[in-house]
Amino acid sequence: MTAELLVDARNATGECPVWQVAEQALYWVDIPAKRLHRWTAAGALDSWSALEMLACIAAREGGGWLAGLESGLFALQAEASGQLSGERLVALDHAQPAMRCNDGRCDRQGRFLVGTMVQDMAQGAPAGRLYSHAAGEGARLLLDDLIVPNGLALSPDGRTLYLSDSHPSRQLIWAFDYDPDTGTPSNRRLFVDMNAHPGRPDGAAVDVDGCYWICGNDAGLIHRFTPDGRLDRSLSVPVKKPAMCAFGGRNLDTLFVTSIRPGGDLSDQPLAGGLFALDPGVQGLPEPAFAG
Ligand SMILES: O=C1O[C@H](CS(=O)(=O)O)[C@@H](O)[C@H](O)[C@H]1O
Repeated sequence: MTAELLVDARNATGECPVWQVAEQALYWVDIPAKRLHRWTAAGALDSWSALEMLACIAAREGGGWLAGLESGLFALQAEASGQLSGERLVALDHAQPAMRCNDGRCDRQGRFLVGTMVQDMAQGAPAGRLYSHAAGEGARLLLDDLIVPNGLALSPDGRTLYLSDSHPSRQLIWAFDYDPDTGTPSNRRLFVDMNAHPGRPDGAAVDVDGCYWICGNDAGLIHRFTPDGRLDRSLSVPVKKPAMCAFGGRNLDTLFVTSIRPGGDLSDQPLAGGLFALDPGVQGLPEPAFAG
């Protein structure tokens, strides 16, 4: 199964692909470049600039985007000028200076779940947190003691929440029972110890069978784990650092993969930072919008 290069985007840190059914378009971000990108199935490419590092996005039911940046959660609009305009809805009270949002997505009720991390990942500071934000409310702290929160995804029934920590000292994926009424995770348990598999756990998506697809960063692989944590299969991309995957396309049966372009010699991975498409052989689920 060959990965198709869709955009030679050369993203420093391409993350958070989100398929928009009405537009038949994929949006994603480049975190340090502070940019939102769009690729349409018709082949058009656009991008917009933000004022802070832009880590994660969710479409809002009312239009525009809910986005996790450095200082908090913002309502953003993509302007014809190429800028993202908007306002901060929630200021995040970070555990220490120089932090930002990382992975984020909505639960099946439309609450936004978002992790935070120190900007300099090499510090390895466990200052990261997981928050939940519902429309009209602030940020509710769900978890702390995270280094690089990632891999957020929900089971098809919305009652199991997945979360990973990508830091080399962790490389773990947890599952939680998740109460859709209250948005509260409980019964934390180890889902997969990625130290036993190639690659560090990065961004993830769940398919119609409830299997969990996660990027194996540094290994050029996207792994599919069954709900009981068994490795079912692995697909490869021609870059070492796939960062996050999302289902999209006309039948939600394409797996889009963003990637990271590290510094240094790239002669063995010239397409690093590109956007890729794979045929996973299974459909995904529609991405919930933010209820607000
Ligand atoms: O900044 C980030 O970095 C890591 C990937 S890497 O260590 O730079 O390869 C990633 O897990 C994280 O989601 C991202 O925001």
